[in-house]
Amino acid sequence: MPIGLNESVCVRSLKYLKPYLGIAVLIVVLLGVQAACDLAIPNFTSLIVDVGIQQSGIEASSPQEAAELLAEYQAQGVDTLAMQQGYIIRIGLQMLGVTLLGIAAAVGISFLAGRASASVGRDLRERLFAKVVGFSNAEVQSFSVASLITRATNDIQRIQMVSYMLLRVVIYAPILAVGGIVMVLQTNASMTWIIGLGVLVVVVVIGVLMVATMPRFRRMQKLIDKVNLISREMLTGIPVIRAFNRQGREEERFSQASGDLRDTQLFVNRAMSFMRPGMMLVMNAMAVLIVWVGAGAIDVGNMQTGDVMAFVTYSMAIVSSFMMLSMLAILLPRAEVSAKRIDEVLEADIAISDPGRPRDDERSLQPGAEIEFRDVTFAYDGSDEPVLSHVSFKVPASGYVALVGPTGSGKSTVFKLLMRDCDPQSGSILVDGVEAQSLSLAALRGTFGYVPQTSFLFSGSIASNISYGLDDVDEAANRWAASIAQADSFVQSLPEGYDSDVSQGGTNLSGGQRQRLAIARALAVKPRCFLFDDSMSALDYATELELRRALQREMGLATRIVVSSRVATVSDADCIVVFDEGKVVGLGTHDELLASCATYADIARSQLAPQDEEATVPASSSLEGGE
Ligand SMILES: Nc1ncnc2c1ncn2[C@@H]1O[C@H](COP(=O)(O)OP(=O)(O)OP(=O)(O)O)[C@@H](O)[C@H]1O
Repeated sequence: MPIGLNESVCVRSLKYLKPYLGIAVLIVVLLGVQAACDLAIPNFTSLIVDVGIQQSGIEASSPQEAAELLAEYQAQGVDTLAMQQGYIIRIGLQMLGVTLLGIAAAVGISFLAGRASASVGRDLRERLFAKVVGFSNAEVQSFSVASLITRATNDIQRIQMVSYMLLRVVIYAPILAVGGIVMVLQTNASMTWIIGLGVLVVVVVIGVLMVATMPRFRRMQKLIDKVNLISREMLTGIPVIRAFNRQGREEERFSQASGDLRDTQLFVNRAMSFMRPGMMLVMNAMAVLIVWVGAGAIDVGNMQTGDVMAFVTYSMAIVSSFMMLSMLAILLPRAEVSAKRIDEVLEADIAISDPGRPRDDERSLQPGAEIEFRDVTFAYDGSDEPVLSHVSFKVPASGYVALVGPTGSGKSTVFKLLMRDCDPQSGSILVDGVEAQSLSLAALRGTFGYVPQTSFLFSGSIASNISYGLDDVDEAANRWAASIAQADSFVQSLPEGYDSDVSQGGTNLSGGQRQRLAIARALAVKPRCFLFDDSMSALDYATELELRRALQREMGLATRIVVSSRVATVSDADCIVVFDEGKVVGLGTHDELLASCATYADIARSQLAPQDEEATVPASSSLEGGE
């Protein structure tokens, strides 16, 4: 269902409502019933007053004729009081029946409209979420996480409300207005100018309010984004804020944003608070005017009391229908802002997507994946400077390659390119002999067991986190993965073992525990290639050594690409690729690089105490702590 960004919110909302056409048709039918009932009520009132009370329940073409008939009935000894009561009760019961029918229709409309609009909200949230999950980092950053959250909540809520209003008001108000006008013309055409005047005043009042508040509405959404952004940052950064004693400054920053939002909301709400009393004033003034003019007409015998009463009610119905439409006119531009914000996300181009015809079958599927970077150059969006320049290296199937280099030299970016979080500007990346961009995203990403630099866990249990990449929680697989990742013993020591709770982000676990679980999660999917991004930094040397041995023993055939800042961790790699400022400046084994690559030798020297240096730098085995 493609929706153009320049379409009006009404058209968009109707498109969103398309899957609920059946419900919408039913609502239209019920609205017709409700309007007919609402329009019939004043007629009953008029009959009760004019015929039931004034003409003693005698249906005649004029009060004079009724008076004559009454005199005749009385002369014949007919019980006219019982006749009058009978008439009033009959009309009263009809009125009650019509009222109950109207109420039933109104309840049905509320129920159905609520259901359809809530479904529209759910559909939009699902589409938005599905879209955002496919976003690369650059796309998320272009919107900002806070704004994406506001769009998925506040903005969708507003569209939901407009869909509800569209279903209820847009159809009901015109039916009520047209029906009201027809009925009024039947009653007395000479007072219709009062209705015209009332409608004019309503439209002017609402127009003025709209002009005054509309620019603020647009600003309000942006301010909500800002408040969300600051709240998110503050809540995630609480430990740092406290550590640097910056509570005061952060509170000030927050209250500034929050104050701006309050001022805007206050202005809008104050302006809007005039709406209801203003409308009541117009309606009541109209009623007084009708009664005043109507009294004159009754006096000269042009109208009956019940007619005036019906006229008042029909006039109210007509004016309220215009009021409803005008209120919608105020709401629509607000919703327009929200609809545009939602569509910006839904219509955003996704840079990384599946190829038209994936070449998954052409891969040479060995137990370990073969990876190759061929002359790859890459710069992040909005930056002219490439982060990686002409990078070439090859990791044979089941090979073990380490990426080493100073901080910011582009090592993690290699992983982002491999998993197609972004694509290079030039050069090619081959996985099992096939261009990564020619593989389906599922096949490509399914090749890897990725352990990020910062271990992120999901809320749930330890078991659900370890088996995150699997369709089902498998206890045996969990224990197997956890024991290789050196996590089994600490998990077993917890009172609830593998069922222990993990809070959002894994904040109730230590950094080292989180890291081990993240490694276990990657192991559980039994990947053909591991990508470790400095992911053993929180482990002590002995544990790390145990982990590497277990990994070799259990998953020896899987390819390993390891980013590490510790030379000791990678000195046994088949090949070490040394990065510096995005370029490959060295390629070889630990010993070869110590002799040939100044950058690598510098890093190695900086990590070893002087007394160790002589003894250990030349010999890779001693760097591993005796492996
Ligand atoms: N999403 C991003 N947008 C823009 N620039 C980025 C982004 N991510 C990383 N960079 C930049 O790319 C460069 C390389 O970053 P990368 O994370 O690949 O380095 P690294 O070698 O892994 O560093 P470290 O060892 O500190 O993790 C850095 O200068 C960084 O500022």
